[in-house]
Amino acid sequence: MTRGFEIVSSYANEGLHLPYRTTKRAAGYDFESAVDFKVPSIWKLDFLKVLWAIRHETEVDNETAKKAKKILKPFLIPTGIKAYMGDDEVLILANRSSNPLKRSLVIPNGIGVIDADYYNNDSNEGEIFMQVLNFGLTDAVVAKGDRIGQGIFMQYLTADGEHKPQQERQGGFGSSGK
Ligand SMILES: O=c1ccn([C@H]2C[C@H](O)[C@@H](COP(=O)(O)OP(=O)(O)OP(=O)(O)O)O2)c(=O)[nH]1
Ligand SMILES: [Mg+2]
Repeated sequence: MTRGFEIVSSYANEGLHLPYRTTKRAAGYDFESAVDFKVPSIWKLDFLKVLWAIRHETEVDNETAKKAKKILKPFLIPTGIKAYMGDDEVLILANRSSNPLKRSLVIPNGIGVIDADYYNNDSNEGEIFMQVLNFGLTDAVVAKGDRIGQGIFMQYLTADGEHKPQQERQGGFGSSGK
């Protein structure tokens, strides 16, 4: 077993597809969404209230703050997929170039770095998620099975004389601390 993909156990009977390449020399394995979902447009925020608060150097009201938290927080698209690879390899999760054009979806973290030690971690089995924000004027609607991103396996290098980390990965998205 060199590198590859598996379906996360909680999705075993959901009819998911493993990531796949679509053309002969494609670098990226396309990932499908494991669920139907809708990402709200960031413009749904009441910007007049936000501007008023900024202008008057006060906080926005509770309802606006709650809405801002929901709308401006990136949506995590579940893929139901985990990836295994060599110890010196990484999976780079990139957006499809058609996503900003067709769906107004961007990855706020630029690219996703899927570490080799994320695979089968204790908290979520290594399920890969893709973070997205919708900068369009309307909600972005994605169906289960739509291709939403692409993963590229790469080798990574380490620096001379580094202090070798001893910590085991427990999860993702900030699990290693500040
Ligand atoms: O788009 C992404 C980015 C990351 N991850 C998972 C895999 C990765 O191995 C883990 C940690 O990612 P990263 O190191 O980029 O985030 P962090 O904020 O440093 O989290 P941690 O403290 O868990 O390392 O989260 C995803 O599923 N999708
Ligand atoms: Mg990290």
